[in-house]
Amino acid sequence: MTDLRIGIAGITGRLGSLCAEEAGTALSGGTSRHPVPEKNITSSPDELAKRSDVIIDVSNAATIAEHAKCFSQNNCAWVIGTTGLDNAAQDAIKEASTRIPVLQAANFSPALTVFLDLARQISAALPSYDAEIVETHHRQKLDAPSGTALAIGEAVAQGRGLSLKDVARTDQNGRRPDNAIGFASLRGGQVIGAHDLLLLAADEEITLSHRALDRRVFARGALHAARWLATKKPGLYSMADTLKNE
Ligand SMILES: NC(=O)C1=CN([C@@H]2O[C@H](COP(=O)(O)OP(=O)(O)OC[C@H]3O[C@@H](n4cnc5c(N)ncnc54)[C@H](OP(=O)(O)O)[C@@H]3O)[C@@H](O)[C@H]2O)C=CC1
Ligand SMILES: O=C(O)C1=N[C@H](C(=O)O)C[C@H](O)C1
Repeated sequence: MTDLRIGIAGITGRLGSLCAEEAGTALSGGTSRHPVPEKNITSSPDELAKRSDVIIDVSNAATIAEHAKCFSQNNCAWVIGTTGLDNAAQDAIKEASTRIPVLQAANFSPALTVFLDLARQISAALPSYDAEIVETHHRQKLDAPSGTALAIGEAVAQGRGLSLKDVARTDQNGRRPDNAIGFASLRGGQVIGAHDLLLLAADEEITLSHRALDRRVFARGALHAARWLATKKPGLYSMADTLKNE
């Protein structure tokens, strides 16, 4: 599709501004609480949806319910990178995906997408090893654990046939339950995104590590996702779906 119109919700943000640059001439504008009409930046998601085929959403968890309603009504595909979502936001996304194509990814990096698959496999193969997930991000980050850390936790739980909500451990007080999946979050400086999955036994340890070195890796991934999603039927898709040979 050559004339695809791509909007960015959260266009003034750290990631949103890079997505806008990567979109180039396909950019149809964006949303901000501080509109700039001459740059097609509006405070109305409805207005953005009316001039977009697909919207990359890297704004704030508080906007999800309104975006779900608005993008569904305008038949606009929705790529969601925003993290820190509660159950109500997740339900709104699920409902929207019955009407429009939706791709949700806590991390747009191709290598991290592969990491999730490896995490599932390695955790299934070593079910008795203690799984601990450590993430580090810049001092401005609002949510913890990061969306990516939670996605890694989901992959570990899936590999082990467990439900993450039953075994997630964010408070290290007390004896560690055998099947716990632990999370530790560090915040400081301008770390773009660091994630480690440690599998620990008494006699050996193995670690999967990912470091984002440039925030543009997320912006490029988001643009790849948007172009891929624009031709899809309604449904809920992941970054892994975009890497499959079709
Ligand atoms: N999936 C992925 O690969 C990645 C996802 N992310 C996620 O993307 C989101 C944005 O990250 P980042 O760009 O670093 O964040 P920023 O805070 O830099 O940008 C978010 C933008 O959202 C806008 N916004 C709209 N509504 C609100 C609100 N109610 N409260 C605060 N801001 C609001 C703000 O713009 P304005 O003030 O102009 O309204 C702000 O600039 C986060 O959830 C983050 O975790 C980040 C990196 C990678
Ligand atoms: O807020 C960020 O910066 C990031 N957020 C995502 C997350 O919560 O996992 C992805 C990336 O790690 C950067």
